[in-house]
Amino acid sequence: MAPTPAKATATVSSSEPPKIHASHIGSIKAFAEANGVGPIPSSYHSITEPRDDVAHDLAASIPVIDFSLLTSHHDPRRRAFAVRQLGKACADWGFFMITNHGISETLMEQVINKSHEFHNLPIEEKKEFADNKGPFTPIRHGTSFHPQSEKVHYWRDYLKVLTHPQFNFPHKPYGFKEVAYEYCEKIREIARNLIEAISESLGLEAKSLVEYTGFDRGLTLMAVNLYPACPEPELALGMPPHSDHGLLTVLIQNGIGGLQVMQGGRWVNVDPLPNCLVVNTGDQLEAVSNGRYRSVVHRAVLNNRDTRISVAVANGPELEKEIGPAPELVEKEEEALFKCTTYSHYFQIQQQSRLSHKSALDQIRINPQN
Ligand SMILES: O=C(O)CCC(=O)C(=O)O
Ligand SMILES: [Fe+2]
Repeated sequence: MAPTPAKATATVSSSEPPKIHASHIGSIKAFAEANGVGPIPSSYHSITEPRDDVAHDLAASIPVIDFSLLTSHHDPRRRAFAVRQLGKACADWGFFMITNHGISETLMEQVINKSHEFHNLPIEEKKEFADNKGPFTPIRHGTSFHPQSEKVHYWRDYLKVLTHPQFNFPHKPYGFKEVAYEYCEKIREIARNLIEAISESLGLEAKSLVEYTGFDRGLTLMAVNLYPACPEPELALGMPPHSDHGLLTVLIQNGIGGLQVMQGGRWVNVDPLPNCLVVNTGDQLEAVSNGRYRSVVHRAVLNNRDTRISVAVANGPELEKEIGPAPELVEKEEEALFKCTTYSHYFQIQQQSRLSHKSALDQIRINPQN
């Protein structure tokens, strides 16, 4: 939808800032540039309680996995150690950083720089990608999360691209497509190795989860997020607390913090190690592991100085496959905690609902009390 000037649609009351629907704003980047340090619209007030519950003491305990150990098949003892460490990270946090992953610093920088260039294109040039035809549209540009179903909006613009099993990508800015292709291929390979190791950590064959989820034909969604500096960061969020839909999401950012993960009911700031990849477990991993590896709830907070960019590559199962808890895990006496559903169905639910904690996963729980 073409953005209309914000002023024309604002409802102004004397006591509170205007309430403006995100679909009228069209791009929060453009809005923030025009709005300057003025109060933000009340429709972006998503924080209702003071932001005082950050567990600073836990930040240094975020697990770090040396990826080179996971691929050191010539040294089974060291690899087995890394597999156990990875299983523990999935069980205790659902979140970890990986070092020695083999992706060059240059490629990571190019991805971030081109992402910034994309968002810096004039609004007119991004119109062709406007997100108004549903979640299976290969290339979507929009703002907030899903303005049509939200009560409050989020201070974020996004580009979402389906990069696997078919590779799609915008043809601009120049060179972005090539960089994104190389990056997404490498991320898929890393995610595949992680899923093999995760499979082993659950006591299954290495190939078991890759085969069961049809990972080699799986869906990959690259989300290129831009969070402009926000004059009232204590009132708004870039993304609400949520879990991701796929198996594993791999994230990089432009050196500006903002990601928080939930651990033991408290928020933990993520301050990634230099050049590492940040990984979080998604809902499909919770379902296939029958609840052993829970998807992690996370959110993006804002600041009033810098534009933040993050690139999250979500790696999921094959779209048309019926998936639920892995059969080897539930064939003994263990009770299945999740219904089987196609990932296609699940992805649709998650992308079109109001994003909130684990609301999509809750829809496929067999016993919602769990
Ligand atoms: O920007 C971030 O750090 C979080 C992004 C995110 O959660 C997502 O794209 O699903
Ligand atoms: Fe996320």
